Amino acid sequence: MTTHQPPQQRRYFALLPAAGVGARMAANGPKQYLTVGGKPMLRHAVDAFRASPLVAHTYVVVSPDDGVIDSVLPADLEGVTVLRCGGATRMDSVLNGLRELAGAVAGHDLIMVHDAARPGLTPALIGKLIDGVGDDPAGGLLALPVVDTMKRSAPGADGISVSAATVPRNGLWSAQTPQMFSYALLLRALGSAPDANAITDDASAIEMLGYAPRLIEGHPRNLKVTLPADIRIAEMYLASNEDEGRLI
Ligand SMILES: Nc1ccn([C@@H]2O[C@H](COP(=O)(O)OP(=O)(O)OP(=O)(O)O)[C@@H](O)[C@H]2O)c(=O)n1
Ligand SMILES: C[C@](O)(CO)[C@H](O)COP(=O)(O)O
Repeated sequence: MTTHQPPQQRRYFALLPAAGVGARMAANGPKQYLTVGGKPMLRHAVDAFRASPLVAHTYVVVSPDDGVIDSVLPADLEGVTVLRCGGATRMDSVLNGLRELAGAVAGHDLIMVHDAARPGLTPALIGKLIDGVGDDPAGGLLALPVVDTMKRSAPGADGISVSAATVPRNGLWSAQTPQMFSYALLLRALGSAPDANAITDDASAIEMLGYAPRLIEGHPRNLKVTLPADIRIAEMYLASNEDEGRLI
């Protein structure tokens, strides 16, 4: 007699690595706490996940000695938990956060890892990723097809960089976040990654296991705020509510 197991109910969780120092921003503190669009940068992505009916809970990974987070995410903020387990690299922070979730999430639950430095995320983009990945065991990520011509640099005379080659851009995508994978697969991939410094995004660790995550078209508003000039761009998008379905 066959026993029909009910389909495993997948839940969706957000995990935001927010333990960086923002060296390239060169601000007087970690960039995730800079005021962007009227509130601390980190709060925009947290609020996008909290506004999504698809997301069960949001976890934010900060440095153990973070002295700001309590003023940005009050302890009674519904649907959010702060994990003080940030590490030396982004990958370490994500892996430490995943290990803290053992027992709180099931192996088949989906984890959306999202940079706290991407304030332009919206519930619509979260839903687009979830719909686009479906039940593909390889997971997926938001990304944008590259539109500029890509150059491979080489050191030139007097220390300037020169173009050594043009990298064919067809098939090249610029990875965004969230990057979404089952808890079990992501924990295994990051836990077996050879070198935390070689892993700049979660999907690369998944690819090392032989999986091909789906590329779901994101939006320019979902840029990573890395350099000072990025703040104005982010604020322009945060001030508008254009339809993310169209890349305008
Ligand atoms: N040890 C680290 C490094 C980065 N991050 C987080 O990973 C995301 C993407 O990293 P990035 O944009 O590089 O942020 P920083 O590392 O702070 O920036 P920089 O490289 O300029 O120092 C950010 O939300 C950052 O807070 C993290 O949680 N732990
Ligand atoms: C994860 C990421 O945002 C995908 O593009 C990117 O790799 C993060 O790089 P960073 O140097 O940690 O900002």
